[in-house]
Amino acid sequence: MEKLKSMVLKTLQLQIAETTPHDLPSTCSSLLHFFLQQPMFHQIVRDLTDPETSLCRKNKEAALESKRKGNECFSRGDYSNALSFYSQALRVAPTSANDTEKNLVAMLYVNRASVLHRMGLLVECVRDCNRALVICSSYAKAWYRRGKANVSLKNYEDAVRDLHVAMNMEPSLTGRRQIENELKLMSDPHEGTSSSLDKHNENNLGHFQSSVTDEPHQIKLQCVSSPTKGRGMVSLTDIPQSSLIHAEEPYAAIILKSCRETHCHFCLNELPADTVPCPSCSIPLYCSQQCQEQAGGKNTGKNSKNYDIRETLSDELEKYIADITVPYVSSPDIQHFAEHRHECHGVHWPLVLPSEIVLAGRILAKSVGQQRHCSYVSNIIGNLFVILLSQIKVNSMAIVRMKFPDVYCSMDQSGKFSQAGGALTSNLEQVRVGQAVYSAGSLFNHSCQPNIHAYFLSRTLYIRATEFVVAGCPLELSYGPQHWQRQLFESIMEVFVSQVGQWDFLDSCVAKYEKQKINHLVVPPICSSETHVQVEKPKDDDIDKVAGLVFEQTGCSNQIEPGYCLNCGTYRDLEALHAMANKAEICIRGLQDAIIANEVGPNTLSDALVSFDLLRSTLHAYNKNIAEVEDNLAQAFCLFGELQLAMDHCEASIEILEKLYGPDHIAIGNELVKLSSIQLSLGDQSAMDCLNRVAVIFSRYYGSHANTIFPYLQGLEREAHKLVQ
Ligand SMILES: C[S@@+](CC[C@H](N)C(=O)[O-])C[C@H]1O[C@@H](n2cnc3c(N)ncnc32)[C@H](O)[C@@H]1O
Repeated sequence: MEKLKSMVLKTLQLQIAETTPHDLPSTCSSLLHFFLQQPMFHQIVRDLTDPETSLCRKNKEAALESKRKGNECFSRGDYSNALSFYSQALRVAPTSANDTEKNLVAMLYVNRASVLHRMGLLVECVRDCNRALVICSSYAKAWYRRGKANVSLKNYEDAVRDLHVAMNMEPSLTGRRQIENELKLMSDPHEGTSSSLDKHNENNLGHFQSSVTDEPHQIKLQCVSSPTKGRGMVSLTDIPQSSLIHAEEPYAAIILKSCRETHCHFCLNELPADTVPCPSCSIPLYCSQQCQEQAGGKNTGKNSKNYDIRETLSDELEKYIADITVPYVSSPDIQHFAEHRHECHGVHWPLVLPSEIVLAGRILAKSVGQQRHCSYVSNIIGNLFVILLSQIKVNSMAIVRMKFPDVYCSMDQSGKFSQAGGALTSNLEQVRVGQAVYSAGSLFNHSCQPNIHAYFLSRTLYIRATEFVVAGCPLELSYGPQHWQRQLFESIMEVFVSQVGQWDFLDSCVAKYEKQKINHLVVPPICSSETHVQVEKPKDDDIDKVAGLVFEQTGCSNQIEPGYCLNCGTYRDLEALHAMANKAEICIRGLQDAIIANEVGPNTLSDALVSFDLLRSTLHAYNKNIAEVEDNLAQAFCLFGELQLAMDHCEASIEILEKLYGPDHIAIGNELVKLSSIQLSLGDQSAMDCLNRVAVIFSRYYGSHANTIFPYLQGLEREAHKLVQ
């Protein structure tokens, strides 16, 4: 890459350095034109797209080695490691490879199904059996394992059918005897024979979640332009509070590096135990076949009636087999994005290129695909080089998930809360999982007083009004935690994707946004906390205005030197105070790190308490930092089992947030979840009132999606009801 960079002519380098969004297309073309004349450029593109030399190709030997290790773990009862070895083997096994005359991938699915069965993950086990049977419909072991899992699931009708088919296809006498015994055990009349599990049961996962019905209200949005913010969205009608005003799939999306092993590479939900790999390369993992197909394009999997039966089966059983072994076909209304397909033709791009470049590649691939160009891989990679070398970045939005960390509280499979860290407390945390480009969603501007709220289900962006919005009023969100990346080179959107135009980066927004981030650090002109005046740093005209107001109210003279208290005239050394606040904040950061690592020692906590006192004497009483430290202390005291103290700090944090944002802000909702769980642990019945408040706030911000996003709230409510009864 460096060699390639050094070849670029000085004049061209200068031109690139001085490029503006306006002349970007011509600069890009000149750079591409230059590269196309360089044999080295063609060689690099060839290397990168050659499946034989690629880093992410399938590897039968590696798959066999992982399978062997998986078998070893399985035989000594180490199921969790067996699961990861089989999953790893599945990731690298070529789809056509055989092992002892059986398809390797099918064998691995059956082995993994056995592990999942032992681990009590029955639905996952059935799904893996199905996957094996789609590849090899006469695989007796897969039918047998499916039957056993269906027995455990009390799906007796299916279990009997599975075992009959297994019996019919099992070549060995001992195997048949074993199945016969199993069938005999089953011959007792069973109550409530449940109907079949959905054949693939794929739809229970992944992207399906995003289709939860909550139709956008009959709202007509319009894109308008303003001189200060550029394009923005307004509604042509009045919007009631909590209405869903927008739902959109990303134009392109990419998983964050940190989530590659834990989240589905397509829908970005957490991965189940039975991960589905890409059939062509060894990198992505999906939560279901539906997601795998959507990311990679249609599966070419085919299956014919190739099973070897010993006796004729009834028509009913024949149909049963056919239903289960037919390759997964997604419903026609499911869109195939094929956003990964172009990447696994050679080196898996996310392994070698920065995320924003891979995202740019996905935009390119989609846009080229929409123009029906067939052989586009090297075109794209060529263009990507241009993007990379020109340091172009893609304007995108961070996809976040609400996480409920196990350290504080975890729900077991029966939906009951189990205690962790000595206390039953819960803590909501927003975690970034992906980066995506939304064509229409990107037209909503930022405001420090937002009237809409954005969130995600899978990879779908939802936007909801958080208050009644009058027709014609701008619809604006807080860029907050999922703010738009700022150092973006917007024109890429215009060059390659026609429907997304150019974004203007107006300094006023940036300044506002930066200001919002500054934590109202107080330059304390008054030393008593009741009369503190809150001003922003850096000093600007606002300080004069605020000071003017205070002088007016207190009747003070405004002939006062900096650093003197407006109330009593005491001098305070602002620089020393700053230094002290910084030192205290460093110590508090130590506590925050210890909380994340779940390793809060008594010294860390007592040091943090001393620093907290210092901070309180320096910062304004309603400073956001103080609220955050109160929250940290609540968490730390929870870990120590000091629940009463934890509750006091949690309430103090809420009190500050209420002053800053008002009583119904989402930040308060999140904090109330924590407070309610501490109250529950203390057997305090006010948990119910707290949860009622949470319900009101969450339905305002998430509408009917609140339960999907926060499933554990129902568990908390159940516990609270028990207390009240
Ligand atoms: C996601 S885009 C929003 C749509 C954009 N206004 C446009 O014309 O395409 C983000 C960009 O919009 C502008 N913007 C958003 N909110 C703003 C605000 N409150 N003040 C000024 N500019 C803003 C900034 O240029 C920002 O980089």
